[in-house]
Amino acid sequence: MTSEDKPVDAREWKLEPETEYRFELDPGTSLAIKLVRGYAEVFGAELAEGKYYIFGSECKAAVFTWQGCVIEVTGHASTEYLSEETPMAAYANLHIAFEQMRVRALRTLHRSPSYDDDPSANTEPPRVLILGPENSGKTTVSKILINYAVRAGQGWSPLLVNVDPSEGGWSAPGAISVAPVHSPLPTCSPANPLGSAATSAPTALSSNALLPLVYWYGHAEIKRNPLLMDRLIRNMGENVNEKYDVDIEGRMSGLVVDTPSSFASGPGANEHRQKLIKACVDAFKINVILVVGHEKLNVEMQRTYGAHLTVVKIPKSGGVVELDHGYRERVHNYQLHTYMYGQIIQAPPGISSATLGGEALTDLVLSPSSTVINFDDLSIFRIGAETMAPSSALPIGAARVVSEMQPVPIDPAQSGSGLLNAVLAILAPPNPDENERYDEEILDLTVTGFLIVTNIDIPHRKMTILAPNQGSVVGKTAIVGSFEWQDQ
Ligand SMILES: Nc1ncnc2c1ncn2[C@@H]1O[C@H](COP(=O)(O)OP(=O)(O)OP(=O)(O)O)[C@@H](O)[C@H]1O
Repeated sequence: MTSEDKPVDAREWKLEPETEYRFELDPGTSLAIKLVRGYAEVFGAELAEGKYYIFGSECKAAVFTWQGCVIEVTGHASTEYLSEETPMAAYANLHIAFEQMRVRALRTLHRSPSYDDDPSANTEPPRVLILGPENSGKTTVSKILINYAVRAGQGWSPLLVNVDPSEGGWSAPGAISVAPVHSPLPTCSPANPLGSAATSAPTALSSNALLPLVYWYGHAEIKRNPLLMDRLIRNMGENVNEKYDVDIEGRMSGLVVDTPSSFASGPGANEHRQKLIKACVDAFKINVILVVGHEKLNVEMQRTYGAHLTVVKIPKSGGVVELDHGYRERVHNYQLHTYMYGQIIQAPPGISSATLGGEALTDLVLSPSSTVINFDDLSIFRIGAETMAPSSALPIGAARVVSEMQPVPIDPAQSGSGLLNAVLAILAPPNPDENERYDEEILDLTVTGFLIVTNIDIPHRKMTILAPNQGSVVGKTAIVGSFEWQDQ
């Protein structure tokens, strides 16, 4: 593009070294950012010079520069400013420490210790758990650390584990997931906070798409069913360890676990919180806990885990935006829309050859298919009863009628089944060996995709489902949670 093609409302920002340009977008608006000169990155992912990056769906983010740069910004941001105070130097120091751990671990694996290696030093790669209260920037820190590892040029593919079901990660809200990251994760929209995954994206993306392993929890809030969350975390850990058993070199890249804020604080949930942190520490063999800007939690973690693993308090960025309940609900809608239709963000006026997080805009459009199926084609379950009193609210000695972990079959023919507009997770097939089956097996199966029930025709025993692909669901098992979505 020549300078004459510059969009009318384009404005240039000059960033001094170690500063960042922060922005927040309103619903329905988008922003295009082009690096004119110098070096810049968005949460650790480098921007290429001269290319437009589009941000939308109420994205809030920052362009940071180590060396200084000039960026051109087009479109309307509801808030935009430069900040000289960032925690990036602290985050970079952490990255350097983790990089040393990876290199040392790999050298030990290859039995080629360096002369300056301390024989008593830890020879494990970094397996990092990130904890912090709401809006402390946990996901952002996870992304920065992962992106720096990927950019180190050593061929690392660290695992990013997302156990925050309210966030959606690579799939749909309500899910938790893990994926090895091979190239930096872009930021362009909260609908895809961790970049695009291959499960719903078109094949054009497969070159740099991620193949996440997904489990379905089904709710945004941990307190809905902490026992289930505990089990899913442990299942995921087992899966990761099995992968590591066969990919010993891959293990050296380490992993980062991003957690929900309810692990850090929350009224009355102390016991669950402790148990779930412990579940993560055990499942992923955590050796470093990072606490983002929370003194009390840092002290608590030091006390509980300090003797066996490293606990570090890290600063919170002043740029992290407080996200309210309404915003989070809108993001869940953006995520489900993106899951079905792909990433569609209109570039600001005047931007044509735009790219979105490195992908051409047209590559990210999907067309979901609507199919009519018989009630009997799909077995649908809910985990635990819908209206469940907490154990503490039951009379002393009373047992639950339905356990929190019991898969309860749902009959779509029953009015009030709660299936209309519900998000259903389709599960991987059970063990083909009948002898290996067990009652609660569906709690342990991974997710292969999601669909929405858009119509229920009780007289004809049929329902309409919307899914991003046309694969048949006949004979499959699905789980419903508490997420609903309507195409608007
Ligand atoms: N330096 C920054 N400048 C501008 N926006 C930022 C910055 N750092 C983080 N944000 C934005 O602030 C929001 C909250 O950050 P993030 O999601 O990392 O926090 P979190 O602690 O993981 O949140 P949650 O409460 O959902 O667990 C996100 O939209 C993120 O993109």
